Amino acid sequence: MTSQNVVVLGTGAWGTTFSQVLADAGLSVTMWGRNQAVVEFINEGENPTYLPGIELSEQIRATTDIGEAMATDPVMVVVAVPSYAVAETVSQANLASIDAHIVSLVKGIDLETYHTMVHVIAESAGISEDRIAALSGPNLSREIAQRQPAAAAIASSSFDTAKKVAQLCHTHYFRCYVSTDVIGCEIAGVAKNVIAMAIGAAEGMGLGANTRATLISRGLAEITRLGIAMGAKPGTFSGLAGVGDLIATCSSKLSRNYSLGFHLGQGRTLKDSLSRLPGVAEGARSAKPILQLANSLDVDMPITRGVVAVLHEGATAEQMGEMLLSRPQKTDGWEIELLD
Ligand SMILES: NC(=O)C1=CN([C@@H]2O[C@H](COP(=O)(O)OP(=O)(O)OC[C@H]3O[C@@H](n4cnc5c(N)ncnc54)[C@H](O)[C@@H]3O)[C@@H](O)[C@H]2O)C=CC1
Ligand SMILES: O=C(CO)COP(=O)(O)O
Repeated sequence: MTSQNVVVLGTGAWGTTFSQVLADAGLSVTMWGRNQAVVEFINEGENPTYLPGIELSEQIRATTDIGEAMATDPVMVVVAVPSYAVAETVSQANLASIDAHIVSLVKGIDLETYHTMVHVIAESAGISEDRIAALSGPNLSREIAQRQPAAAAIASSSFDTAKKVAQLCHTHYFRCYVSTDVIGCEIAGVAKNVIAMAIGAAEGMGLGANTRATLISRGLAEITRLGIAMGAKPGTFSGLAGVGDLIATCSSKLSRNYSLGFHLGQGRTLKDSLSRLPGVAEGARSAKPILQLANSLDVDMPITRGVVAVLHEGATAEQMGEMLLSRPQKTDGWEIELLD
């Protein structure tokens, strides 16, 4: 039996890793990327720019011609470019002219509209959100490229789309769990990057496990508050796309967002810190719009506010810590009525 075709838009760390997952799931993958040298390397069996040392499957081909990729009659198109490039990329892909399911791997938010990526893709491509799924979870790309066990939530407003995408992406080491809480899965994935930066900064300053666990717990509380205000299901935040992704991103130097925070915590400038990363750190772009969105919904996000102060207002990581610790006393967990 010939295998089904899929297209992956983006040849970075996650796009390349996910292409390997799809190849392992028995699919023929055509990757599209704008960089000729990266495309040529992928066709030779490795992506040394974004995923050095990982041998890629022969089922993966790459091209710089997006029309050629889309002409393969794909059953699924995966969007794996940074959030700032999503609208332009999906417009070029002409998704309205095909029937394929669309999957967003992107953990970002539009700077002006605050829309998450499923909405941005639907609008830019002129297609229904029912055709689109968001994939989100504890998915540090390098570990998955090494075929270490991991899982993700696949969320779509259409349960059928989520189920179909989950079937296509499932392998013996990558488990897919179906959800219909698109906004919950997406906003959790965006907002945790900012918390990871705060934790990286704390660890860059030499702080330890108690501080990390405190920031993870309180970070989860503020992400959950935002999600609920946006109509998400509370349970999503205790699942893979919520606490699962938060723990992975906040605990590993493989995370670019954690690493960015770490460099800032060591006293480096933002420019210097960004230049040390091997790829995009979405949290650096998302922090401000998330805070603005939270303010517009009257949601308190003190850790996010601290990260925005470091990124945009010249505060140091130490000052961020002082800001957080000098806040009025609060109740723990959901016992909101006790002190408020
Ligand atoms: N790397 C990871 O472990 C994970 C990443 N993600 C998310 O996936 C998305 C993509 O991340 P990565 O692949 O890791 O990023 P990356 O920085 O490794 O690669 C980005 C890719 O997009 C391309 N690109 C950049 N600007 C472009 C433009 N204007 N037009 C077309 N292509 C452009 C780059 O050439 C590169 O191929 C991000 O939203 C990230 O937060 C989500 C889960 C895991
Ligand atoms: O989203 C991620 C893990 O699930 C990847 O994190 P980084 O983008 O910080 O590397």
